Amino acid sequence: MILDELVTATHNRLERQREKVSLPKLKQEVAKLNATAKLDFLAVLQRPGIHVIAEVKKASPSKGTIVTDFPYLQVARTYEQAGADAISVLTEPDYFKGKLRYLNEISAATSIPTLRKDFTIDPYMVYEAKLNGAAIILLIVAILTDEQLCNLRKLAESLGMQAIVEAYTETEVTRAVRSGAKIIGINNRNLKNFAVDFGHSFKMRSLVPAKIPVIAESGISGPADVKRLAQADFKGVLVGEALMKATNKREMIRAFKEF
Ligand SMILES: O=C(O)c1ccccc1NCC(=O)[C@H](O)[C@H](O)COP(=O)(O)O
Repeated sequence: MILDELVTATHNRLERQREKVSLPKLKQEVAKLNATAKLDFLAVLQRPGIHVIAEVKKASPSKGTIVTDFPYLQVARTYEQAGADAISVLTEPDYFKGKLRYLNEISAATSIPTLRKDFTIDPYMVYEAKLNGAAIILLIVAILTDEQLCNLRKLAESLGMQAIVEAYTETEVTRAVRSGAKIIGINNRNLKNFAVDFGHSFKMRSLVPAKIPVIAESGISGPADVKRLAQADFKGVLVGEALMKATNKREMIRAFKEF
């Protein structure tokens, strides 16, 4: 099953990385960071309207290579100029052809919050996210225990970042709420079989109390989808493939933001 494979690959990569840079050493590097102004994505989500997290993604397990030409910095700058509220950067290398370096460079080249989009399973990865400029991390309920969910989110917050806690099933949404998540993402993609159902997030929305902002993720293909989500009280959308393939990314983001 792909999710298990992704998590195993992440564990293996993490072990190799720890041998190169120990956790204490990584923490020291993070402690040396200049205290720059915090990019507060939660505050952004509390403004009126629907907010766009535009994703920089070269490939995915379900789609294979999405784009062959991948000028990631130019894409990120275009997203920011077009009015995106945050940029999601895939850093998983084996299945998404992502790199931490992309996150690092994009965070330095733009001034909106960046999300480390990865399969975060360990505090080490939260420190890496911080060191490479992320303002947000993703925590996937399906691959974490309740204790990990809570501890990793609190660690991110203690480092001045925020966590989007991603859920798919009813049980996962309930666990996300119970864990104290301040931002919840409802995925339209079933990570067990890749099936995407745009209607899925609407069915799950009411499980989240109104005070917690909810982001709809995956399978969002155009402004009409975003309008429906805004009307259903979603505060944000995470859009990857549609934007990566769009010939006019600027126009697509502008159209998303009209609602
Ligand atoms: O996209 C996949 O194939 C995939 C497989 C297994 C785990 C995660 C996967 N995708 C990550 C995402 O959820 C998307 O990058 C993100 O939500 C944007 O989705 P889309 O707009 O459909 O590209």
